[in-house]
Amino acid sequence: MLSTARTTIEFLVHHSTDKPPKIGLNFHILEASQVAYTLLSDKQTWLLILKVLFSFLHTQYAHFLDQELFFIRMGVVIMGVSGAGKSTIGEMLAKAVNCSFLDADDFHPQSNKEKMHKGIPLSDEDRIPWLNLLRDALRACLVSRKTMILGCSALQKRYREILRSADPNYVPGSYFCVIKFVLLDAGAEVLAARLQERAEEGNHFMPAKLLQSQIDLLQIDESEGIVKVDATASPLVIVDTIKALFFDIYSHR
Ligand SMILES: Nc1ncnc2c1ncn2[C@@H]1O[C@H](COP(=O)(O)OP(=O)(O)O)[C@@H](O)[C@H]1O
Ligand SMILES: O=C(O)[C@H](O)[C@@H](O)[C@H](O)[C@H](O)COP(=O)(O)O
Repeated sequence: MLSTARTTIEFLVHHSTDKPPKIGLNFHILEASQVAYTLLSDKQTWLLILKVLFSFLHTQYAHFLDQELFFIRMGVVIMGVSGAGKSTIGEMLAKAVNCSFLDADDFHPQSNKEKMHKGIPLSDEDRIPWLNLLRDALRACLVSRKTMILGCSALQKRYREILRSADPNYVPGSYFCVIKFVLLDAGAEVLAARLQERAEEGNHFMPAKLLQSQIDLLQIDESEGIVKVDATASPLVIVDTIKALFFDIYSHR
């Protein structure tokens, strides 16, 4: 987190005396605001600083910037193991912030779904082409200047790196990216009960018995700065939390 903060501050200092590159400015401001958010406990002060920063940039660079500055293009990946609530929360969030939602489940080939349905965990060979499709979908949204919510397990760091590479400016391993991750976090018992209930409803290919394999595979590296949200809270609370973290500030124009 500290190295991200330093890079962000260096970027802002450098470009405060120079013509800012139009491409990329949005997400550097996004990063700066997120770093400031984590460093400042007083959120009112943070909001004030952000407003000053925005109006400063706007006055300084009005002729280089257009409205885009205030319409951040990004991808927010709602991640976690099966049953964490990715589809439920992703759909609700997309409606709340008026952007599109993609469910990674819909991108699996039939062979992957059948494999999981039989209780066999996917291998990297099964997942990589699927992740590549998701990366392409994210990239298509970014280049058409749209923000997208994606519900995707993204259990391993190397899988998330594939999704991050949807950002044309992404430097692998830097985690300085317009693709953001939110981990829906819940204990195994809660998840197992949810999956059991969902399986009894009979309209999902994923059996509850694969849960442990997913929990075993989940790997989070602190340096990635992934936001963790309590997935046992009510869906409305979860959506509001994610909205406040990633979206609300940008409506303060
Ligand atoms: N925050 C929540 N509280 C209670 N139940 C939830 C919550 N989020 C999801 N669920 C329920 O848990 C089950 C799994 O949710 P789902 O969104 O399909 O998870 P995932 O897409 O991560 O597998 C569904 O039956 C859903 O209604
Ligand atoms: O990488 C994987 O093993 C799968 O993508 C898996 O993580 C995903 O969870 C399934 O598609 C089940 O769907 P739900 O997550 O919606 O239960």
